Amino acid sequence: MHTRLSVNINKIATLRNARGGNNPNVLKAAIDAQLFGAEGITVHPRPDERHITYKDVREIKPIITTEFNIEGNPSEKKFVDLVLEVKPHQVTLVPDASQQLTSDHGWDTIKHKAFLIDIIGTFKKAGIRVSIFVDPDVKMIEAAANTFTDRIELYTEGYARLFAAGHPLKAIKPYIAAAELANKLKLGINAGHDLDLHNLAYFKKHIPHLDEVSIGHALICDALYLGFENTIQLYKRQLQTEA
Ligand SMILES: CC(=O)[C@@H](O)[C@H](O)COP(=O)(O)O
Ligand SMILES: NCC(=O)COP(=O)(O)O
Repeated sequence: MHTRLSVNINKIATLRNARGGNNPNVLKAAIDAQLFGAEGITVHPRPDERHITYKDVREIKPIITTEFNIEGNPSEKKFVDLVLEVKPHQVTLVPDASQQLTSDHGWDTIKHKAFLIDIIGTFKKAGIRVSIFVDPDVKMIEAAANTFTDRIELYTEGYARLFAAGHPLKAIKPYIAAAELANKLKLGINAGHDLDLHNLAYFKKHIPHLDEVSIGHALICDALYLGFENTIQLYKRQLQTEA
């Protein structure tokens, strides 16, 4: 099964914001990433706009030739309004608190079932595919199916940490079970967070029915040494291994 690579360009915006100018140009990066082989562009406009701004999101939409995935916490009305205005191909709902350094947990799909059903219905009515960020916990995935989400996104920091510590089997096990259950429940399967050139091929080889990975931090760091086009091609090559 083909797995799409969606390039998260948050960190291009981090570098641009460091000087308050327009270098590197985030729009150019989105255009070029797609020319270099990215099959999607992911952005995560956080409430403090520490990297991707709401203005960036509006400017990126018209140059999308692949798929546009906007991540964020739908508890923020401003975020919901932006997504309904921009109408990306996909919105990925992430339960981050505003001051969090980065995303570090998935939804409690049992506790927040009613909220998720409501907000997912709003986005789906607008014709936007919905993915929700979840830990590889079968109880959370079972409950995710009851929210009518189109997809789940498996939060892969736990996998990346154990893989880096030299325990690939222990790292991948919960994700295989999660993916098999999600597929049985007719949920699409995305994955992301801390995936990189070392751990991606093993993940792709063992995870069935993987629709998309969204990768940002490690990919942009690699691009500083290996070049943006070459790096995107290297990441896509890791996804050519079959589960
Ligand atoms: C949801 C997720 O795991 C990442 O896409 C997240 O958007 C990364 O956010 P930062 O780039 O702000 O660390
Ligand atoms: N949803 C994951 C994502 O978009 C990028 O996460 P990371 O590669 O920056 O950790």
